[in-house]
Amino acid sequence: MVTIPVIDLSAFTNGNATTRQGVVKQIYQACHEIGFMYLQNSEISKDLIEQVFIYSKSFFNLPLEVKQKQAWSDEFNNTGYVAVERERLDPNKPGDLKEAFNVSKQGAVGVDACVVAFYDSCTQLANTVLQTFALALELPEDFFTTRHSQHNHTLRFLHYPPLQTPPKPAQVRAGEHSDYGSITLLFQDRIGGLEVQTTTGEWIGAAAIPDTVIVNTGDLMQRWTNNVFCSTKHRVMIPKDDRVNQSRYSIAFFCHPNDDVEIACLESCQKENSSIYPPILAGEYLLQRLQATY
Ligand SMILES: O=C(O)CCC(=O)C(=O)O
Ligand SMILES: [Fe+2]
Repeated sequence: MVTIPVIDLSAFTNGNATTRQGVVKQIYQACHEIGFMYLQNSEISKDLIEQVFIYSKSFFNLPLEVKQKQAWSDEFNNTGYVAVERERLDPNKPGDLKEAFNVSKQGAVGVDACVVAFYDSCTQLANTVLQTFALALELPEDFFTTRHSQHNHTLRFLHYPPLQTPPKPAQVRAGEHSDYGSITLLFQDRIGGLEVQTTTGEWIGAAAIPDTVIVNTGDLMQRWTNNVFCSTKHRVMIPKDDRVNQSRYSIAFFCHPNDDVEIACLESCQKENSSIYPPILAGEYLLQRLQATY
């Protein structure tokens, strides 16, 4: 059975040529086989992660009218508050039982100092991961980081409230979907419910592992790599026990290349010279996907 691997990133960041190559290989395999991994020793401070979760709880505790003053308004901005059931990650299902708050790099400054620091730490970790991706795909180490230099990333706070009433048929906390961008970093509390679909169609749990960060590849990376790296479907289910009465919090950091980067099949990913997807600009692609979600 395929499992989500746990990879020690310090063997890359502080290692020698051999251990670095070992990490690159493990990451290649994770992206190729399942599109998800847990990273240990990410160098994001534990205290900072705790602080942003506290920030998130205090934000979602605000009265709805206050949160709605910062409502998400359009896909061009893609920032602000999204109320419970407003979004359907799976368009065939009722609205998701979650609320969200999206922050961009510029927006983080107006929020809270810990959010700015966290945004920067996530950017740094994403850059390290993107370096391993480049090496795994036989590209110069800075191939992806130079194409993510504008830090077009979205930091998203998520709250899955306790269920007061029974869910609608087929309603879940987050419907099955794959992420749109290049990579996603994901931080979650201990409540659970995240599931990942393997290539055989089976759903496996992705429980929180203390002191790790989940990294998954998004659709744009799948496109760029001609399906060599997979963008895997995932979802958040409603707990079947009394955790249904508890809030679940998670934080996602969605990474996007610069808008003007052309996403065309990478040379090392051309199987018998055939590219599965036509080239598209990263900015255009993201806009299309966001327009389809709201
Ligand atoms: O809350 C989670 O654990 C996952 C959220 C997610 O997949 C997303 O927002 O794209
Ligand atoms: Fe996701």
